[in-house]
Amino acid sequence: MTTSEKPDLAGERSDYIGGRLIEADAPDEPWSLFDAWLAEAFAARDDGYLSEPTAMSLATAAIDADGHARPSVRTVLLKGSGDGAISWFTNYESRKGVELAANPYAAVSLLWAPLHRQVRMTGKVERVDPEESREYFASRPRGAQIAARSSAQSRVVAADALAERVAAETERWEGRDVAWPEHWGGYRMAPEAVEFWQGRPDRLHDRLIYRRVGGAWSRARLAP
Ligand SMILES: Cc1cc2nc3c(=O)[nH]c(=O)nc-3n(C[C@H](O)[C@H](O)[C@H](O)COP(=O)(O)O)c2cc1C
Ligand SMILES: Cc1ncc(COP(=O)(O)O)c(CN)c1O
Repeated sequence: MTTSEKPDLAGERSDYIGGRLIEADAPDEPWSLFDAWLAEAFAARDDGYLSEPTAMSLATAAIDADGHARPSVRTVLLKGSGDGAISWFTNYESRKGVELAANPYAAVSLLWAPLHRQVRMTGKVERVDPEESREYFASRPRGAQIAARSSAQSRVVAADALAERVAAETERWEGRDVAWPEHWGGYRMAPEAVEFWQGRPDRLHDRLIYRRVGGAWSRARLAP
């Protein structure tokens, strides 16, 4: 179709023909399966048919004055996984930062569309150690460091004002390391539930959910 035609939204669908995800092959805990799926997503990226393997949707929910939880969702990059938790980095004063300060429970979803796979996690979020944030910040490209210092993420901004901030910060740090700003750092979530979804023909997908109770994981199959 050409870009001037309206896409047929209702008629758009793909058939999923991935492998099975069955209990006999699945581990007792979610992390080895998550690592295996991540490795396959990176391999697909290397082979050129999947992009942004670490992109994940992050949902937070603020309770408004009327008592209703109002979810908000955005994409962030998964930056760490290990010791029973995942992590990402952002501006603590952003909308998501403000919402997490008020309500630390969040949900994430990773979609690896070419592999017909999705992983969802829910749980409590906390800030990582400032030292870890400082270290990760130091590893980022200089342009991204300057941007993090210059941008009051999620606030209304004039394009000119942002460009001026970037120019000022660029000049300020010329010839030396860009200092880590304390309002920018990591969050970690030790999920209490992790769901793996493998697309199957006729929408009869495989879904396995792991739930953590204390230190132990239970596993169950969910209807597609
Ligand atoms: C692929 C992709 C990756 C992104 N990664 C991040 C990230 O790691 N950290 C971040 O703060 N924003 C990231 N963003 C921008 C966020 O989606 C969002 O615009 C920003 O964090 C402000 O969100 P908030 O106003 O809800 O706090 C990314 C956007 C995209 C499309
Ligand atoms: C605003 C923002 N912050 C952080 C990130 C994460 O990027 P990096 O890999 O440079 O830490 C992104 C990635 N798109 C972003 O858009």
